[in-house]
Amino acid sequence: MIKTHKCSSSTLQNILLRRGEDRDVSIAIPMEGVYFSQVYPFNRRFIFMDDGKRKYDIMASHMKFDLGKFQDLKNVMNAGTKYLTILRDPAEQYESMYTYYGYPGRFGADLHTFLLHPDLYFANREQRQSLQAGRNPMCQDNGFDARFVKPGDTSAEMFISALDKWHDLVLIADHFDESLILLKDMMCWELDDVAYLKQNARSKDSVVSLTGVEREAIRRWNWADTLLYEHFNRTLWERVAAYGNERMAKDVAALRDRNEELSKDCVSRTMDRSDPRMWYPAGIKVNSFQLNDKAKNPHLCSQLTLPELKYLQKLRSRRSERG
Ligand SMILES: Nc1ncnc2c1ncn2[C@@H]1O[C@H](COP(=O)(O)OS(=O)(=O)O)[C@@H](OP(=O)(O)O)[C@H]1O
Repeated sequence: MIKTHKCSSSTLQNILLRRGEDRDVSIAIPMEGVYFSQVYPFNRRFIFMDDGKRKYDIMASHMKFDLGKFQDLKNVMNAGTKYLTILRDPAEQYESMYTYYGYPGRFGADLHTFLLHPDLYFANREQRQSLQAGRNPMCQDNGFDARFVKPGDTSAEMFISALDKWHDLVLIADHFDESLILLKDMMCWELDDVAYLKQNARSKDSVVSLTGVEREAIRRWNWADTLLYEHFNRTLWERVAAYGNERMAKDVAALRDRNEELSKDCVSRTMDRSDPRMWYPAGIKVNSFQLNDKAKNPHLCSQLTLPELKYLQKLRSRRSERG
């Protein structure tokens, strides 16, 4: 999975890591933290305890990805691997990026002010080496740096069609449940494999609320992300239609019921700060879950309530023990 920032990718990652852990297949995990590398393009030397030959079944952590080098990534994965990514409405995604990653400090403007003259703030402050892109971040996560590409440039469409070819499924966070049912169907999984608790959600008072005009301004500013999102939102709904609308509605309802049941069973408390298992950006509250010790589904519940940092640490320990 190409892990896109602020697109519900941690929730999707939790689903994939769980599956990998339970089936005891090989999972490529970063050496430390949550990134293979934020600075250098993906290379297998960033994989924890890699021996240079091993093939992996699951990879689901952030990386600096270059679409032109997709083949390098494929070379470390086992044959038959399915390739995924996830996108989100650029208005929601960009607000989340801007707030979570401290862009007010980076651009010297809060989001409302920035949106009045984004090109001005961007031109003054954006640096070549920035870790998360200040423009078209979902394109960058998927291997196309469109920060300095002129709006309307045809390279964006070429990128989108290349991505369409490489990926087996592009999920949409705004239609996460429908996306997960398609994933379950593609992978021949059971309902519990795609059940989830929403990971990494900010609490409401850490979200900047935007007007319709501001949301449109975000879409214009992130023009390539908007093209990308619109393309894959359309293909998602084409796949839903092929799956069958009634069948999809029934399966989504079953998934939502199961999620609710698991949430009641698994969670004793939701926290939005001071959870030692979490990393919080300055001043931002992010939800996490305390495990109910008496849960009826203790194994699944412990996985569902494990934040990303801890889950990766757990997998590293397991890998170290095995040598
Ligand atoms: N199921 C589901 N449906 C819709 N949206 C969801 C879901 N799960 C997580 N989220 C939202 O995704 C945001 C976190 O994204 P990521 O996990 O990709 O963030 S990160 O880049 O890994 O830090 C974060 O967005 P914000 O709350 O707006 O910041 C989450 O609320």
